[in-house]
Amino acid sequence: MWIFLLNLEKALYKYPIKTPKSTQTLFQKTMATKTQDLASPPLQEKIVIKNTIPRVIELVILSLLVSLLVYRVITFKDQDHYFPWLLALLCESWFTFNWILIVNAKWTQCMTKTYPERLLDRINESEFPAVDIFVTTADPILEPCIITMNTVLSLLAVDYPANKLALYLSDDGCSPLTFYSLVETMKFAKLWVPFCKKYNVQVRAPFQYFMTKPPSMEDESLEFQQEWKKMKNEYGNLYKKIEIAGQRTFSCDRDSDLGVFADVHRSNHPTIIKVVSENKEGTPNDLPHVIYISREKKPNHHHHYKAGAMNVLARVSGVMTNAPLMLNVDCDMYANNPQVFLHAMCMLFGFKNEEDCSFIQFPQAFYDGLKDDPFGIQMLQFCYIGNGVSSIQGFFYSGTNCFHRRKVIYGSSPNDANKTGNTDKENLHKIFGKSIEMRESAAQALSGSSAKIENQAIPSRFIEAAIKVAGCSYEYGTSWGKLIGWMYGSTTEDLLTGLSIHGRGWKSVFCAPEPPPFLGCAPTTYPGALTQQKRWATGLLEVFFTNKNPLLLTLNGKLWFRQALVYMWICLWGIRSVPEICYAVLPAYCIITNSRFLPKISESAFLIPMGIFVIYTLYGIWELKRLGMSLRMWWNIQRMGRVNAMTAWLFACLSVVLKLLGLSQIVFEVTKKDQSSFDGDDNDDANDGRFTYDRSPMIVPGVVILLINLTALVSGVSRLLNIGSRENWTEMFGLGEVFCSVFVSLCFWELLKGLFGNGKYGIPSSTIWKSGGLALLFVQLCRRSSQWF
Ligand SMILES: O=c1ccn([C@@H]2O[C@H](COP(=O)(O)OP(=O)(O)O[C@H]3O[C@H](CO)[C@@H](O)[C@H](O)[C@H]3O)[C@@H](O)[C@H]2O)c(=O)[nH]1
Ligand SMILES: [Mn+2]
Repeated sequence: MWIFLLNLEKALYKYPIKTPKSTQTLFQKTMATKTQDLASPPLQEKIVIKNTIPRVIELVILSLLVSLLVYRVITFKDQDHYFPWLLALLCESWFTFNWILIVNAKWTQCMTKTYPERLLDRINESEFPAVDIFVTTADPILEPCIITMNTVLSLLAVDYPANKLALYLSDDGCSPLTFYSLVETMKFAKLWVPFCKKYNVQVRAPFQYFMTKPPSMEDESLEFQQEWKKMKNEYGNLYKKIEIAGQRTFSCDRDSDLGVFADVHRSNHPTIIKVVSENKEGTPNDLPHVIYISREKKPNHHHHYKAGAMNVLARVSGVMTNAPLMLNVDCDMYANNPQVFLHAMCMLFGFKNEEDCSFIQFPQAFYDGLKDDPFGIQMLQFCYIGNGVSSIQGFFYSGTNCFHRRKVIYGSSPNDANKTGNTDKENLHKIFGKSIEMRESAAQALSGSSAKIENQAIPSRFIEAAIKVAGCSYEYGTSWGKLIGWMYGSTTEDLLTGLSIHGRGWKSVFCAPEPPPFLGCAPTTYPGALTQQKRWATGLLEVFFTNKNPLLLTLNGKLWFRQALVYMWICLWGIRSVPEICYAVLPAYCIITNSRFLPKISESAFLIPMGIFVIYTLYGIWELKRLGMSLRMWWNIQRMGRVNAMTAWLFACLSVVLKLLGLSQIVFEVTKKDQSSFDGDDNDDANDGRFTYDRSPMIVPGVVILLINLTALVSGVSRLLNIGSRENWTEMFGLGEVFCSVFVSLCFWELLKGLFGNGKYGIPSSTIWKSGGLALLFVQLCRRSSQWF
């Protein structure tokens, strides 16, 4: 679920922390981490980034936060109104705790660089390990097939021997359209892949490649020009075929290839596995194996969403090809850098100790990310956290763009890396389930041998075994989802799975080469963004309540303490909604009730909160400037950070509470991916990034907070107009409180516009009425309560 757009390394070179004499002073090149013999240059190296200035600033902020807490405790008894003071103390304690977690996460900074050009000097192509590629899709409407097919095409065309690859497409939508599209796509792939390799095409997802004309058609050979036109034509045909097929209802004639899809319902159907393309001769220049899977579904079985799909993929690929590496990509994440596999190999071969590299995570970046991140979802500001955690135990697993070692997913720990695996048959059946093929392949994977692929297994021979392991009752009584495979129990299965790997003592690596290895879609509408934010915060908080709680894993497992703190920071996102909301209504409460939660400006203690605000703000701007981002972007990230925390994260928190109470279940809501048209002319819509609203209750708390603060400001101003010149107006109510209230209102400015917007740009009136009622209730309660506290 982690999203990183920018390659920090590039950005830092461009915007150095201090004007360094040479970049060499900025990056102290450390010895290549445990790389091979000293004679040959390393395949990967770890670059430590000097971090003194940020550390100093962060410590200053921390000491100010602590001083504020101390000041509050000391002056508690002198207050006229205890309630706001106490509430502020509680909220600020949480913020201080959160800040400590952040400082820990960012304390040391490093990144890893790979040198794929050195790879072939060192390792023969025939020694490259086989890779099973998993692509998941769940819904042909929310995830248009053409997007998935572009992902498939880009992956089939990567620079890697094709006889070492098998691509498995998991379709949780059980859609004949997806299957049909895949079959048609494979016909096109027979032309497209050789074309890409012949001309060393850089972007191998056709929809992106044909979006822009090749820069200098005149310079290219006639042959290329002709082939280019032909290819564009062929892709256009594929596009149309899929589009037309999507518009009509499929007649799944029982005798045809689509016969298996007759009468299936997406949540009630048997397993469908079809080998769409097979590289029978095992030639490196042919196409990889391509297999379509739709796992069995029954209404009363829990399917565990993406995690369940990934486990089926692991098993099916286990019995069919059993490659020692698995690459996992979401349906919208096309491979943007054809060398991505070679970068991964640099990591794999670049570490002497297997333990240092359990999985290789590449960044999630977007091709359609909206300018300046209006919804605050691209998380670019977390680059520094990413580089920080990379220098502890390693980056989080982000659910997509990640190479896993099969044996790590199968539950092995670094110390039994050299053992031949537990080959006790009974035991293996208990863990991996009752299939003999599965047991054998698991034993093989755990022992580190890749015999099957070297025998050039032909997947279609194993269809029966594969259908068995894809059944929905196969996992009963096994360790899938608990000890092995992708972990169940959270909608952010990625973080939970990565956590369980780190908890066994493995380290992981993050690699951000240029150009970005994968590009995908980010939600392009506000409701879409809210849904995603809610799902993430929900899943993260769920992790906290599983037996993989980071604190438990440091105590009982091998999770490093500092790594556990970083996991804590991310898991507790949802909880933060509560102190954030309290803190956002405090200024309004104080203005309405004529009380205070900040020191008076005449007191010197006023400098503490002011200092925190000013330093924190300037520091935030500086951090983003170093990444090459605009001021506008900083403001969007900053305010949407507040808005998302108080809306989507609050609902996340509530859903976890309801789940813990056993009152409701949590579902994985797939985010909608926008389909770009073939000619790519629907871009640059002037309304891109404008806020739209649906009936979702998630924005209610946002509107309530906005209305409360506006009411407070209005009542403050009217009171000011009513006082005579005799009284000192600054004594009427705190300026600090007014400032905070204005700030909160500015953060919610988009919602204010939404109150007056029309059509989809307006907040539905039912939401406004509800929020208005709640805000009124709050104001009344404030007035009453001021007499009690
Ligand atoms: O029942 C399901 C639900 C989802 N998916 C797939 O899961 C992927 C991610 O879904 P998406 O709606 O795109 O969610 P995002 O929020 O964009 O995904 C991020 O966050 C998820 C966890 O919340 C991770 O699983 C993803 O890898 C990560 O990219 C897609 O390929 C879906 O097809 C399934 O296969 N089966
Ligand atoms: Mn996605």
